[in-house]
Amino acid sequence: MISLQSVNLGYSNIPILKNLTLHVGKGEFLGVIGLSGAGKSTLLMSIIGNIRVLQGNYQVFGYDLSSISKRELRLLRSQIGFIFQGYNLVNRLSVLHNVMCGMLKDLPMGRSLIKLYSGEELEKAHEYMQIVGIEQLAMKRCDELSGGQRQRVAIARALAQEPKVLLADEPVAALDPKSAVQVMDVLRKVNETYGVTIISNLHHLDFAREYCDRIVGVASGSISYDGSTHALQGSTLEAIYDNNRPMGGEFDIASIVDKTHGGVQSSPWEEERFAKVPVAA
Ligand SMILES: Nc1ncnc2c1ncn2[C@@H]1O[C@H](COP(=O)(O)OP(=O)(O)OP(=O)(O)O)[C@@H](O)[C@H]1O
Repeated sequence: MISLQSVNLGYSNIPILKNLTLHVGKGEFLGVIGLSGAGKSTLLMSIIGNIRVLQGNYQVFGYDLSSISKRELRLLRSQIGFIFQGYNLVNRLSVLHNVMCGMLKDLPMGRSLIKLYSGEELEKAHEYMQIVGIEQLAMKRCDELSGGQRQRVAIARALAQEPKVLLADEPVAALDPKSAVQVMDVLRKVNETYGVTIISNLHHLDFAREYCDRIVGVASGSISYDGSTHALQGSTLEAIYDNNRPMGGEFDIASIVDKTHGGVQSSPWEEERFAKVPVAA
């Protein structure tokens, strides 16, 4: 489904990620972890053809990203849902309208969208709202929702696109611990119910462990770990989170995994983020 062989990716011909070899199959729930600036977002954005392939072979759904045409790129992107930390919703529209926008992205916003959809499409929208647990909010404006509710709307809207792959760029980084768990539960449900491949950047190590089948660790411009969540400990973690320090030095991995944040374990840099980001109601 997604296949990278010795790929270099970068901005303006300067490689940011080098010699990447990665294969992602249907139905996987893949977590991408690494320090801030390691290149996690760059990797995610590359899957929708937003990053220059400087070297190597990069295939998504059989399209070669080095030679993909504009039309093919549109087709490829129509099969990939993307959710961000910042939700990216139309705030003045209702939850239902936002979800519908995922189905027919080109509709003019000024008109009453409901009338333009078939009963079948409305049923689908309700199914997606139900699966993410927001059907009771269908007629609420998005700017009246909490952060966690907005993120679930964003997931329902992405589902309305009927994607093969859902990319999530730090989907819970801006959320309080309880909402974060709800959103991660929804992603798991989507993965299990529809078999949608999920690739999510996660700052939260315990979420990566709890929800993902497989972890990719990005460090120093390359993939330093690709494997199961079980082996993700000790020196493996050190290699991902502190590549500059000698192995077995004074670096205390416990400081990453054992700090608690409202009952949910979090990393030091994550706590910094939580401190800066207003907690959703
Ligand atoms: N548009 C851009 N032009 C040039 N360099 C960029 C651009 N976007 C990101 N970079 C650089 O690419 C590197 C990787 O950035 P990226 O955002 O992928 O990291 P990240 O691991 O997702 O970080 P974070 O966890 O903070 O979101 C960084 O050094 C960043 O400065």
